[in-house]
Amino acid sequence: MPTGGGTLPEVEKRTYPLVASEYKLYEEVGQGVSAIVYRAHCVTYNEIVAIKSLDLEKCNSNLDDIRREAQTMSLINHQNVVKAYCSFVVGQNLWVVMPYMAGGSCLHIMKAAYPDGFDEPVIATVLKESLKALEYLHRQGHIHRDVKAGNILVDSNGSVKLGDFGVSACMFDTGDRQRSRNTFVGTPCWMAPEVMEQLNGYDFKADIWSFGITALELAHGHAPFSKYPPMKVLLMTLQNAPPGLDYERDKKFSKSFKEMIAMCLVKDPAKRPTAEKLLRHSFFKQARSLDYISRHILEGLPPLGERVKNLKIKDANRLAQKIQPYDEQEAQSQNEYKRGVSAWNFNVEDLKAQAALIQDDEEIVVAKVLKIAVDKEVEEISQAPVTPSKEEITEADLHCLSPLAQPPLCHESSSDRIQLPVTIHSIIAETTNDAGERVTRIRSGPLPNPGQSKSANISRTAPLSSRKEPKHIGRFDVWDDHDGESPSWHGSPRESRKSDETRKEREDREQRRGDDKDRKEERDPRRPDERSEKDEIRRVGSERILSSIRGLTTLDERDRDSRDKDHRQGGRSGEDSSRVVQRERPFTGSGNIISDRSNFDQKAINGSQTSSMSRQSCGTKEVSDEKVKAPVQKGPVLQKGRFSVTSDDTDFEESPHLSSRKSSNTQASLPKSASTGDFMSAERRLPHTPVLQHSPSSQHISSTSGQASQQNSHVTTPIATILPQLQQILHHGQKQQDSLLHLIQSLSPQDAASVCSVSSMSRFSRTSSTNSAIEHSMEVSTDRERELLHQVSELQSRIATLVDELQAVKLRNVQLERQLNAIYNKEEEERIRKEEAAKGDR
Ligand SMILES: Nc1ncnc2c1ncn2[C@@H]1O[C@H](COP(=O)(O)OP(=O)(O)OP(=O)(O)O)[C@@H](O)[C@H]1O
Repeated sequence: MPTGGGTLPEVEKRTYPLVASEYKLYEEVGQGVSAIVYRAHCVTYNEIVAIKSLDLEKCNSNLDDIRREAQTMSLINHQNVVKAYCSFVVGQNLWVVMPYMAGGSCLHIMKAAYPDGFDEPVIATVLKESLKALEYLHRQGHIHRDVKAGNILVDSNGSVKLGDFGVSACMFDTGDRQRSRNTFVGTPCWMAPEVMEQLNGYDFKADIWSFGITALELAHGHAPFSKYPPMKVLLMTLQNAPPGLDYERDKKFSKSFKEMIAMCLVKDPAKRPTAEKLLRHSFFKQARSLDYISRHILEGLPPLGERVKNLKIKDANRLAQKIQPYDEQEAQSQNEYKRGVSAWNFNVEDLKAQAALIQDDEEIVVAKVLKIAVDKEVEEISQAPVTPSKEEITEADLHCLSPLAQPPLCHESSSDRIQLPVTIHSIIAETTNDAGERVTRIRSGPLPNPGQSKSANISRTAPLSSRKEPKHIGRFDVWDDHDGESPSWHGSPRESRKSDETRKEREDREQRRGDDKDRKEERDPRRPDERSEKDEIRRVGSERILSSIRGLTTLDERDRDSRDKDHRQGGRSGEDSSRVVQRERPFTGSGNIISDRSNFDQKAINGSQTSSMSRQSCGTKEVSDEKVKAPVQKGPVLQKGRFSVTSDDTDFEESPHLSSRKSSNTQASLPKSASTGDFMSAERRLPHTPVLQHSPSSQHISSTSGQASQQNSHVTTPIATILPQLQQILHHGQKQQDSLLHLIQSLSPQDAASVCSVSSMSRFSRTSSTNSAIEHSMEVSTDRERELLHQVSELQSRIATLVDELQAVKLRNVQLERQLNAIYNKEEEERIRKEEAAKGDR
């Protein structure tokens, strides 16, 4: 029967066949991002081998690069490195033939039988063997770049080899791997900070960091931060102190183990030891024989293929569970990790895409991780006395409020407000600020290439106020606005110079709504835009700040003023219109605005009457037009990710009327745009949104939109077409309200109360006869709610107790297991000692 690996010297001399027909593929024994590993039979030599099949279509590298890497891999000759026997292309796959490591990876072994990690002697043995491999590779000038338990393979005889050297790492490179050390390769949890930063490239010390993380992984059964999605891992690695063995929790581990890990996990690569030096650390003195490994961790394990299959089934079950989207994301990340599919294609575009997909909650966590005192900032800003000179909120201030903006940058100088817009799309960078402190921040712009990295550094440490270039933020291009060229969107003094007519209209509208609170705000001495933004910030909290600040880069204030004037005059010259277009900046958001504007202006030229209201509705119309026509894109294309600037938003922010309406109308109805997380004025969508007929607040909306639509009709829609629609909406809403009230009255008081609280019945305008019934129901609802809340908190505390109990039992089990192992180890040592003594006697 063929055995895995064979005797090394013999095998090394062999030339393995380069045709698929000479191999018989058996079961899958591992899976990577773009590779599947199979157990296989090499017919020629009647030997069991492993074949790693790489899907070339999923890879970035060209075939030559891959071939070169495979060749390098085949030249490697060390007992602790898995070498490639040969490689060849089969269809769209590259097959790499390697020795079969029957024990599988340490990760697989842990997942199957040691979920809480290995004992120290096992760890010392495995790590020592792996470190020998690293020492060899580094001596040969190679950086492994993906050291982790999933890549430490164990053979049935207990031999340990570092696998996955070369090919898979190069798969995610675009270029020569040895030279381009600025690529983002590896697996986030194991990735050294300098690899994440991509500032000055990295060297073999990156492997030492990963080695330290692997040590923790083997000790705990998982790597630090392994339950978090990649983006969070990056931020945590850069921002947090390096992980290590906990003094309390990891009591069972020796001091020398803790020390060894601490030596590896130093953020400054220069301070990490070389592999050679590390090998001399006292921790490795406890390393045992290979036989010890096979007896201790492989005995009793099912065959590798079976284990892999079981893990897959477990994963499938886990994923089949219904989980909240955020949990799902975490669970998936966890599962991928557990399954051993732990490499991430970490090219920059992917990172950006991941960032774009990051959930709201995730942002909050990320913000917390970064220790950004957003709330404090919000409080400070909202409480600060507002004087035009200092507290005026600038665009840059709001960027600083972004959950991902870094306080050190925001506060670098109180007088010189930092105007470095940052969004989550940016890449993280840790750098040195002017004060010489290391700060982690989100870097805007593409990763520097090696030649650029220095200058990039310089520009980062240069006074921020001197920066004027547009920031390429992920797929965004945002301009720093230092010279006041673009409007200070929030509360420029000019902003308050609105036409009396406009103000009057707005106040009238507010009065009609009877919203005392908002009316008070309207008379607030603060500028309306500034106020509305601040209120918005207070209201939605820090996680909404980013979305609130979208579309900040807008038109020159003078343009706005002159446009207002032009609109009031009923049109503008074509020259003006073109001037606006010329002012367009490579910030697609504003580009959209401008194209909207120019369209709008064009309409105005065409003789449409303009009023402030018609301007709004026209803006709305343009928004939808823009969606169909596709805006004129002069700058780079803007990805409509989570923080994208849509014409909806920009228009919304641009219009002073809409801004004020935003503050006054938030309670009424601000449906959330599904795609962007924006709050959009329902009124603006009315003519295009029949869905409002089903909105509980339709009545309110229709009453306000009625006015709007009447004025809209001057520009776009004839009133005759809107009125029946509005009537229909009113009628429909009334019918819905009646039937709901009818239903509530037929329910028991308690149920009615819950229905009321759930369906926000208070939003409906009510007749006086139904008011009292509902008010009564609302009172009951409070009691019921209280009772339910009480029950919920009781349940929560019971769950917490159960979890604690479970933890205690688990801990006890682990302790027992340890005790058993200790006894076993002792016996083993005794036996070895006796054997050695017997040998000595002889
Ligand atoms: N020679 C081998 N013998 C047995 N199992 C192997 C062998 N090589 C790889 N495996 C298993 O297959 C898994 C995936 O292989 P490998 O790591 O090389 O793929 P990859 O696509 O590079 O994945 P990653 O980048 O996540 O490490 C490994 O974790 C290991 O469990």
